[in-house]
Amino acid sequence: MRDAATHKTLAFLKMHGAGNDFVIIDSRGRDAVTTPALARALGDRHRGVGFDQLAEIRDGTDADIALDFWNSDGSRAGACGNATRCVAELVMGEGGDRLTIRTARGLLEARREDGTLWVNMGPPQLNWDAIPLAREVDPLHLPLDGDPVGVGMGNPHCVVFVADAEATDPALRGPEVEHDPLFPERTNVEFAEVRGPGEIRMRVWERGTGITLACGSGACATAVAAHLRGLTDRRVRMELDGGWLELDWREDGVWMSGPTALVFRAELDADFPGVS
Ligand SMILES: N[C@@H](CCC[C@H](N)C(=O)O)C(=O)O
Repeated sequence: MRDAATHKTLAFLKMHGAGNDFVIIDSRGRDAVTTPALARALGDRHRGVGFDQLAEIRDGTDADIALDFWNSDGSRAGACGNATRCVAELVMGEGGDRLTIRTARGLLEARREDGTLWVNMGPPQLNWDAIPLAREVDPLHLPLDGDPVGVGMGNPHCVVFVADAEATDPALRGPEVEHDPLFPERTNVEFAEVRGPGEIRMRVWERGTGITLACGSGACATAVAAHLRGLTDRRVRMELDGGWLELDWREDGVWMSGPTALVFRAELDADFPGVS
């Protein structure tokens, strides 16, 4: 028989935002628990729970909360737009119409406007060394096949414009671009078809995870790249494999809104690798 006092389980939630799915661990009021080994074990869709990213909520010293992001290969992500929207929905459900969030990318803000939750993902990083790129080249015209655009959103993105996103398989070119030496920290890769000045269809290959149904920071980067190329307005609707996001590049950063869902709450057993 197990001793309930020493058999410590780990509570978590499963959420998704437009099909981009997350395990969320709430570590407010205690030390962080996530390690690369726990992220890899939990991220295994057969032996663990499975997720595109793991988000751990921590106490914010200069913000309402702090957030850390992990990919399913155990690597860290500096930004995760859809997980930020999910966590904001969750925490703002405890009360309040505004939330400040400290992330590796900087101080972010979530706000409810006319009932819709928007998150400011911050200003895009447009200098080659901030993205980061390995050498000084024009981020608006990267020296790669397809003349893509490099944009940083706290994590690196390479936006490739294509004629037909439906006919583009991100797994064919994504891994090669993710590991191109031009990106010293690897990169996320977006394949974007501009349908008009206010609408984009985008598919994504995520660094450290692979194909996902949506990528919020990738959607921000794509909206910025399309506007800088003169293809779209500052505000666009974007269709991803898992749903629609709305992006609005304002003075103070790229704001994003879209669907979120709480799937379940559960506990990991103490015997799960990395729990105790
Ligand atoms: N799905 C996320 C982005 C995840 C981070 C990415 N894989 C990275 O390593 O930068 C989003 O919604 O932004």
